[in-house]
Amino acid sequence: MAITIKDLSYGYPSAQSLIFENFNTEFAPGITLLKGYSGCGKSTLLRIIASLIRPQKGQIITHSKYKYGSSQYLRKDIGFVFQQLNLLPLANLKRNVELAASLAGKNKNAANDWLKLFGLDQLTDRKPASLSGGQQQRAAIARCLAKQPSIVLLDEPTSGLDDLNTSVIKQVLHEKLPAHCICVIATHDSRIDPIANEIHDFNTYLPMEEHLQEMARKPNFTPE
Ligand SMILES: Nc1ncnc2c1ncn2[C@@H]1O[C@H](COP(=O)(O)OP(=O)(O)OP(=O)(O)O)[C@@H](O)[C@H]1O
Repeated sequence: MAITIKDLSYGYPSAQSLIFENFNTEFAPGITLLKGYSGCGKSTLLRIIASLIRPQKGQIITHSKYKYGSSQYLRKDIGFVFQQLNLLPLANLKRNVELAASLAGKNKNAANDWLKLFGLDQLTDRKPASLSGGQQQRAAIARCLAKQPSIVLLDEPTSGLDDLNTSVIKQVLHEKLPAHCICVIATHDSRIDPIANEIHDFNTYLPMEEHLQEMARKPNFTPE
């Protein structure tokens, strides 16, 4: 059981160059962190695994019972939390979670339980816009897990969060993801490292953008 990326080549139609060229990698069940400099392609790879964008070349082979790219694959077996979160603005938290579970064919009555796990049980009637950033981030992950997908893709799930919010997210992911689930997290946040089964460091196998390389070579350049 794995997600296998085979000979992947992809460049955005509007861009001159490819982000991935004959790229190969594999993700095993458990939590894998994708690390690497900003702009190296972490979010793009998550979107490709989700089949939201299609590679010009290569294969994505998954353990999902649904065909890669089919509407069922995306609706039932992919849980994706984008950096923009995409909670439904007119629905309260409970309805947001119920809808995601129903569309995936899962039990919508468990919505409150998922929200409770993330400490949101007092806020189930609130609309997303009335919540703090950390509460919205926890709600978006609760909604994703309520689908019980076999592939969970999280894009910077703890960026900008304090240690308490980050701990809640870490603990639920660590304790509640089923053993067969493949969870890939794009992140710069080393606070998540302890729950990772594997860390893929893109810096070691993708070339950095030229202008960043140039800046890094300057004698008085001191990145934090
Ligand atoms: N819709 C798009 N159209 C054209 N180019 C894009 C698009 N989205 C991203 N890119 C470019 O593709 C490259 C990879 O972007 P991506 O968002 O995958 O990087 P990332 O590693 O996730 O970055 P970050 O850590 O900053 O989130 C970047 O050079 C970016 O400018």
